Amino acid sequence: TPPRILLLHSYHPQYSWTQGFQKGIKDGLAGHLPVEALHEEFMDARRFDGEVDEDLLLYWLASKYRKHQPDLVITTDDAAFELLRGPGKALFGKVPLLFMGVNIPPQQPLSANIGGLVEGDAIAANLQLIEQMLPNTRRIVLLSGSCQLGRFLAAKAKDQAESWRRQGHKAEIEVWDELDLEQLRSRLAALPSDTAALLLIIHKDAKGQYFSYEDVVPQLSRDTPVPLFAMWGPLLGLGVVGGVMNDPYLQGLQVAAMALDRLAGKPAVVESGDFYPRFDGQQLDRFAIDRDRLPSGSTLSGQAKPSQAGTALLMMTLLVVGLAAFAWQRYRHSLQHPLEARVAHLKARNKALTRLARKLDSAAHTDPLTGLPNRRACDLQLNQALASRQDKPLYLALLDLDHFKVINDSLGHDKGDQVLAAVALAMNQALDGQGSLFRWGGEEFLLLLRGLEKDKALALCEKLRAQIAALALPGLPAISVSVGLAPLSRISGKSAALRGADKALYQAKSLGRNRVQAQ
Ligand SMILES: Nc1nc2c(ncn2[C@@H]2O[C@H](COP(=O)(O)OP(=O)(O)OP(=O)(O)O)[C@@H](O)[C@H]2O)c(=O)[nH]1
Repeated sequence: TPPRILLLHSYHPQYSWTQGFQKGIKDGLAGHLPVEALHEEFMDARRFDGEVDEDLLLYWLASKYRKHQPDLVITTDDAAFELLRGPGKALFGKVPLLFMGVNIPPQQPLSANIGGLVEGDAIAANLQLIEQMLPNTRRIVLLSGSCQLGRFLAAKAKDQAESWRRQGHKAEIEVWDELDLEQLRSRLAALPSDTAALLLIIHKDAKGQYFSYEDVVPQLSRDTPVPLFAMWGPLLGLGVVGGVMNDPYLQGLQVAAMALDRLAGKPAVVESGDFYPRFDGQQLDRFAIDRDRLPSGSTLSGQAKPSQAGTALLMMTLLVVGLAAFAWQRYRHSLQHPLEARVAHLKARNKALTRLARKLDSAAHTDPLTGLPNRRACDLQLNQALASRQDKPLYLALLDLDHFKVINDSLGHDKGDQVLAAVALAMNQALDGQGSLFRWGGEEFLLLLRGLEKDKALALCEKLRAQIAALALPGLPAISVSVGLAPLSRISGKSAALRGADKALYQAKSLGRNRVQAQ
């Protein structure tokens, strides 16, 4: 059965931020795991901040997952991670845990089964950006709400403001974190135009009203004469000018790649999410912000709307221009907005494909029944051994199970398969790394020995033979192997060595089997 992943979201499924995570994770896992391998649960912690009894929440999770433990748990945003790291620690025990969307950095040390992506924030980077883009700005207002993360970011912003002041920057910094929505709206609307605003997080105001960015940010932007900057990618297109922003979709892709690594047994790692400069062209035009001032590597979405006009002719022109602008916008959008998403997507895909290629390569060179390298791998290694400049002796041995057909015929093919797998394991163990064993085909194995003189090579073959003869497989008859050993000469090559080993094997069979013969 494929591994199962539980995705525990802090927020709710209608939230575009959460949707970005979901899509990134699902796209990143696509092709690696069936869609049903993913279980999703939503805590809705932002709307019901502090109102939901954690014990009941854990009880509900336990009732579903205690018996059906997932193979990996991913938490999105802070609340879910805190729940599973704290009061819900015992719920998933040693199941690997990956966090993402965590702004409040987890306290060290993390236990060995925890890894993830620290999202962090870009307050300092955005203050610098505003200063660079709008050098005449006298005041920067940082807007924060009163949810847990809002309070955390407001405290951080106040620290930043303090060091900003000490560094002697021209613009003053103010943090507005105790306003209700109506106050926020009217105070933003009354700001003088030499001001800029940076949205930290506002989901809950001082009156405890919950609201979504989709509803509120367009209104705030429309009513204020100052440019709004932000650092959360999904706010782009809602009326913010832009900013040094992150992207939940890209984070989802990154975490999906981490999840596949964890499921493949790689150790947990902690990475940081990226923030990129991204802007809305329409908002840049609205505030007449010079595009030359954008930092290098900025991406742009949205374009200016054509202006109004009264005459029918102008309306027609506008319509045409509007349609052209729309097409152009779609075209630019398709080129620019998703560009960084595409790049990261391709990077994640590339990583996944490399992993897949490695798996396919390994599958192409492995015999599925015994787990030994197969004939293809054997050919490669024989060629490599012959090509190596070292002057060490090379030997190859063919090992063929005796009367194997009898086992198949009397006990069935399945038992025959079990014997083959058990014999391969026993021989490989007896070999203890002193040679390379391959499944050559059917009930025949090939052993490549490098750097052993003939007497040592013979002794090793004898050891394998004795090991097989002594093998007591429950419910299966005694088994033996005949071995033909021959030198692998760099002059006469592979085919001559194989002919020699085959001849010696034939002799071993005709002398009564269960013996080693050398050429
Ligand atoms: N179960 C099983 N049988 C296999 C597999 N590959 C080959 N065989 C069987 O191995 C048997 C080989 O039989 P023979 O070549 O007659 O040799 P033998 O019975 O081992 O006799 P000697 O080599 O003369 O000792 C055949 O019955 C094949 O069907 C496999 O992957 N699984």
